[in-house]
Amino acid sequence: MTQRSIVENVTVMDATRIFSDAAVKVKGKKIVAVARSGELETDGYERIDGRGKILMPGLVNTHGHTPMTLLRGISDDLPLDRWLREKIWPAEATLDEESAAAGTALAIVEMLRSGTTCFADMYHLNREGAARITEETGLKASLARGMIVLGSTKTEQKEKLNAAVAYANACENAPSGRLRGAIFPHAPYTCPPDFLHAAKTAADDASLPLHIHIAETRQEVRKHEATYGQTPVTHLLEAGILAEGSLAVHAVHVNETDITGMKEKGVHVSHNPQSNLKLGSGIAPLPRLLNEHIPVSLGTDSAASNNTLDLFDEMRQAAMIHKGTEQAAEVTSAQSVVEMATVNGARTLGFPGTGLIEEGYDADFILIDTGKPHLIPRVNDYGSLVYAASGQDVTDVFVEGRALMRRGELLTIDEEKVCHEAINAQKKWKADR
Ligand SMILES: CSC[C@H]1O[C@@H](n2cnc3c(O)ncnc32)[C@H](O)[C@@H]1O
Ligand SMILES: [Zn+2]
Repeated sequence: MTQRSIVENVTVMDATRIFSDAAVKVKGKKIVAVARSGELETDGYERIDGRGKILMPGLVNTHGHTPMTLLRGISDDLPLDRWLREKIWPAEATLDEESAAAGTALAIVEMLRSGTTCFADMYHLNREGAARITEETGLKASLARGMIVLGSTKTEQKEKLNAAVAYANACENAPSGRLRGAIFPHAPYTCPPDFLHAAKTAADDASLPLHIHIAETRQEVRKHEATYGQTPVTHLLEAGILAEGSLAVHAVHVNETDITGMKEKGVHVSHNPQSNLKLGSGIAPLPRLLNEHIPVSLGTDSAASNNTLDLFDEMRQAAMIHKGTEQAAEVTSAQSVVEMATVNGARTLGFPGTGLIEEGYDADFILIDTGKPHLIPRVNDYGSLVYAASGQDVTDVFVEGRALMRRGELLTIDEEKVCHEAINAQKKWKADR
């Protein structure tokens, strides 16, 4: 049966406007009207009272690794290189499909609870499982089978790339239409140029976007320059590997040439401030990227380097840290950060029909309870949302008109079971290591 609902007496907020005492009418998967409350015909529609709530687009997380939620806390105070080589890679070598699946389920519960309706997920384990659970829980996602080819033979490299393309194609063709696929070579320091070329060619042949971790630390950039005579970003831009629609994840240590090149070539950036801070990697030049109108969105990265998947945390970091580094409070507005966390992310991940609360857009939205002490008084809702709210203030989540969370209760996944299984999977994994 076609879903029909109308949220009334609500404050609608998206990257373009705040509209108080509004009503949003949903028919099937779409928003069919946004108007002043009381102006819309309600016959035959389930009426949802949005009094005291903000209705905004679901948040979009453009970078993460869901299975790593099981590795939360295993390495908290190391820089990226040591974090990966001494702790994470040895730990990942002992993760199996079952524990990865438990991590993915836990990540989905955490993201859903905190208002994320669309996310990117790249990993080498639990790929079919990640696609299945995303379909079942009703979320949207861009999924990728990540590739690290350090030490792999040419034959193994080909196999990894073929598997990544097959997986991304399967996601693109998933029955719900809510999945996208991406080709994700891990980084320039784990994938040599000839492999990156092959990955980009394969991505183009299959009309898939290429995502890559890049320019995350100063050490990465220095080593790349010493080996190839160029920064990783300029090198990959000139080689045609980073191109229109590619996603540069991190882009912390980028110079003016890198930034101009990314702008000219139409490269998108996933800004992951919390992970970059925690790993001591640095701070991406967000104000410069925004000045150049590079499409920037927000990512949490994994729970092993963040340590939460709550995009409200990420919004606050993105809004705050650049004011400090630039000593200029106006460089990041709360409204521009909402734009990054919603419509920019949706477009970057290949979902142009979501991210705004407008007629014709997918009915992907969340409700936020503004009756909490830290959100009173209501003066500037963009500011309240970015500087004061957290994922715990999200009460309801809808994707394509379907309720995935109502009044704080998850409807499409058994939260208690997922948490219990994650605890057990982590214990078993630890005992077996
Ligand atoms: C090939 S699977 C994904 C691979 O990426 C690693 N990873 C997670 N977060 C980061 C990051 O911020 N920079 C670089 N690599 C990262 C993860 O541990 C897996 O090995
Ligand atoms: Zn990452």
